[in-house]
Amino acid sequence: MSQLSRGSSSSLDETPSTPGKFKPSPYIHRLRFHNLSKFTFYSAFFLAILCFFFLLSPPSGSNPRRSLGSYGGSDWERHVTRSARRRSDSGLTVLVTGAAGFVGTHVSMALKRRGDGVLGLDNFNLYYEPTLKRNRQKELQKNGVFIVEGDLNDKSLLHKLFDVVAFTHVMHLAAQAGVRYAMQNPSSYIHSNIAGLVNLLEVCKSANPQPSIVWASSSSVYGLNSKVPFSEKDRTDQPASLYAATKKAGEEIAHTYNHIYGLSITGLRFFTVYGPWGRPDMAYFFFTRDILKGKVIKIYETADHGSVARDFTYIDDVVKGCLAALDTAKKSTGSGGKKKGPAQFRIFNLGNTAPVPVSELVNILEKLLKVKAKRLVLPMPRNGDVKFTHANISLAQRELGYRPTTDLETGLKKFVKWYFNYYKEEKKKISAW
Ligand SMILES: O=C(O)[C@H]1O[C@H](OP(=O)(O)OP(=O)(O)OC[C@H]2O[C@@H](n3ccc(=O)[nH]c3=O)[C@H](O)[C@@H]2O)[C@H](O)[C@@H](O)[C@H]1O
Repeated sequence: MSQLSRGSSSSLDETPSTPGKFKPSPYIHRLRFHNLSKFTFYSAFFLAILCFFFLLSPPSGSNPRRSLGSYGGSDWERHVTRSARRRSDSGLTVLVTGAAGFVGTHVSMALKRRGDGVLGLDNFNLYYEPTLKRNRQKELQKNGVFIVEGDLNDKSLLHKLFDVVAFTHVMHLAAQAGVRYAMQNPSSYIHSNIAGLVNLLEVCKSANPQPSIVWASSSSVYGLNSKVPFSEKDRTDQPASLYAATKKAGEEIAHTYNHIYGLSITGLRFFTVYGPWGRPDMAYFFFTRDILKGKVIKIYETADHGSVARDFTYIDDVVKGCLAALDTAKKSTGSGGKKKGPAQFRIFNLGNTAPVPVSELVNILEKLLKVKAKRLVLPMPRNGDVKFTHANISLAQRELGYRPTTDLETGLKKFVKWYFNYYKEEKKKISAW
């Protein structure tokens, strides 16, 4: 029992008469006056401590880490312009959305390495391990790439970025990924993949000069198609997940902005991209973790006990495809929100052209990890998955010079090496705390 109720005339007196209201007892009034001077003293003391720490802290703009969550101010602009500065006039100036994501990090790094100006944008959402995104950000920061923390739907932020930097290109990789998660959180797909895309295109269309846009679509747009390999000319009107539907919608939205405003737009259909710094929500990643922990992994099969297969594509191959798409993108033709002439519109498959059954992926992981997997074979749930993917890449080969060179075993070997290093370092950090 508390001091207060012990001294009160009746416990009922303390019961609020209406929710949210508290009826004070006479004892409380006495207490208030008795403690008033004490209260004043402690408040003043507390305020003095706050002022002391406030005066000691450096101005917010002087520390780049502090300014990541907000924008504006001369220091913030300095970080933005420095990051977006290209080494030579022939280089590109690229805004990379989703820069703390898997593909975004690799593409940003590759662009920076060859001398292009790169500015990242990422909302650091909590879809998977935020530490992984922060560590990718640190890697980029070490290499001179600054990531502005913000959402695609923040129009004033996007306008501000275009005011500060004359981007020649936008590499739009920010998205709500994952085919199965769409059943749990459908609105996140609409927020990022539809509303966010439209917002970005709105800002790009009115930028002067308009940038050329390259963006991530997905192999999932082929949905329930059974004709393989998937060609860009094939129908894409049978999506099996909301994720796929939003990517398909994105392709149509992109076409509209190309048609009306003269934006040069290239869509890249990625096929199950994997590799170091990858996404923990993807099967190859969490299979690795679960096999090492001795946990059961679920392997899906088709209703007739056939294997489910994916055209797994290694990150370095995809990065080459992204850079080639940026390099071959023609200029947008509009200005001031008005189209001046027809603009380039392209869609390419970026796959590996060598589908591998998921059971084989597990065989390779067992070999590399030297641990036997505990397999549970289950019928593929109807939650967005498709039975197989297989890219026809002849168009990308012809137009982009795209030639994937990494087979699944070679790519997984690099992933596993990274995985062990990365989590060894993370463990060290945790135990040092
Ligand atoms: O190409 C794309 O556009 C998409 O690729 C990726 O989707 P998917 O190809 O479905 O990859 P991923 O989830 O790793 O499942 C791989 C395989 O493991 C099977 N799988 C999966 C989980 C499980 O528990 N068991 C299982 O057998 C499963 O049936 C599947 O056959 C991206 O996540 C997506 O964001 C998008 O980019």
